[in-house]
Amino acid sequence: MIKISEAINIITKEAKLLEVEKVHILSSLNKILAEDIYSKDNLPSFDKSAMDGYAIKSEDTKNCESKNPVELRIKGIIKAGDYYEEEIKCGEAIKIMTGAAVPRGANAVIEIEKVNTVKDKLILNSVVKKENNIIKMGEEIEIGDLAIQKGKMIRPAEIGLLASLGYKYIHVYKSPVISLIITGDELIEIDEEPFMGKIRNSNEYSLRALIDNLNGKYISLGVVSDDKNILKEKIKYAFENSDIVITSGGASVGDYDFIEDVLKELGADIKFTTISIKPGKPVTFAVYNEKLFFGLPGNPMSIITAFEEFVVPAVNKMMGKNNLVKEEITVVLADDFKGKKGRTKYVYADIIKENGRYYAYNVGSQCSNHLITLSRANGIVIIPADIGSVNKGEILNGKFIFK
Ligand SMILES: Nc1nc2c(c(=O)[nH]1)N[C@H]1C(S)=C(S)[C@@H](COP(=O)(O)OP(=O)(O)OC[C@H]3O[C@@H](n4cnc5c(N)ncnc54)[C@H](O)[C@@H]3O)O[C@H]1N2
Ligand code: MOO
Repeated sequence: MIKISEAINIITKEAKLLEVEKVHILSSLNKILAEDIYSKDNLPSFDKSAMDGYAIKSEDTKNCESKNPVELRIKGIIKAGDYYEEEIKCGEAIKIMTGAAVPRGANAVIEIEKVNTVKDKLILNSVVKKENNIIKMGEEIEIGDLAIQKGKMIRPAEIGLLASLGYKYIHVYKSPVISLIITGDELIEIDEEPFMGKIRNSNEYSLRALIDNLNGKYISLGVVSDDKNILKEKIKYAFENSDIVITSGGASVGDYDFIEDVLKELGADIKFTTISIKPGKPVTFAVYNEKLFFGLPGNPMSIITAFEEFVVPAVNKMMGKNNLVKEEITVVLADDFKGKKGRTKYVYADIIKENGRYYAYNVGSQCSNHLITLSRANGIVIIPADIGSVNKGEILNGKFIFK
């Protein structure tokens, strides 16, 4: 049985950066940019008004004050998208809408609510500084400037920025294709009624959602009965058609737990078979032709824990992400938590911020079969292997889940 950190080190050493692909910007969310993006334009490409108001010459307001107001003649109106050909001369103003191009000759915009008008006369009561409310051409970014650096994760803001710079397609690192093989003769479909000894196949759904959360792709190879030869064929096919192979169940020491045997027969390099973590101990990690294999435990809570803790860092590395593991936080226990010494315990809890500190509340049974506990939790309290139960008031590390 190896430590959690040791397992993550072995896994991330084996996970290799995937190839680059060209995708539409809308398909790039949460992916890592594989090229530097330079601006092909000045943003904005013209001096534009930041406010609804009047474009004027600042010098016309030089000695302006309430006792000495200035009157300008309003020549017309410019809305966003229009271009006003004429030059503004001394004594003139033009009504301008937010986002419209400031006409030649004008060098300031005064907001509508700060002026008075009488017919076509604009009355000003104070000095308007040069460049007031004008967004200068190239102020945001200039032609040739680096807009987004290679290695950055694409978020909605980057997608908007790429669109404003005229990029429709970009190069990102590929997401791994993950094959899912679910084992267990006890499994039925989710729309079937459970009868004696049978349960619904929830792991398939948890796994697909976990992969969706990572922007990964999956191939679902269905439920395989507890038959070694069928399992071997499925795993072989999965290795040939994906970057990562995940099996659910059959990971422990039962009479029908064949995963390790099958991997040995295929000639895969088994790196480890158990990790000192509860839930999630029986995790088999192997490598075959640079493809990664994770044999995850069948217990519904264990499989999610093992995926988040061990599969996610591998996927992050393959997609080019910098932060492979989740950040830990300090939590104050708001309740007692039971636990046995031996393995590092990931106790699911509700973590709430109160007065600047995180407090962890007990949300119920930590039995690896009880998915309901996980659904009541938003985080984990980490109880070290050499500690058993812990009490209210104690301070431990923790982390949020699915973020
Ligand atoms: N003698 C020992 N027995 C067990 C040990 C051990 O060290 N010695 N380890 C236990 C631990 S820890 C875990 S975790 C489980 C893992 O077992 P398997 O990976 O072999 O999983 P199964 O036995 O197939 O199933 C466990 C449990 O989960 C349910 N299950 C399985 N697949 C699904 C699915 N697709 N959807 C929903 N639920 C599923 C299954 O019915 C079982 O209840 O082993 C312990 N045993
Ligand atoms: O380690 Mo098992 O994963 O208790 O549930």
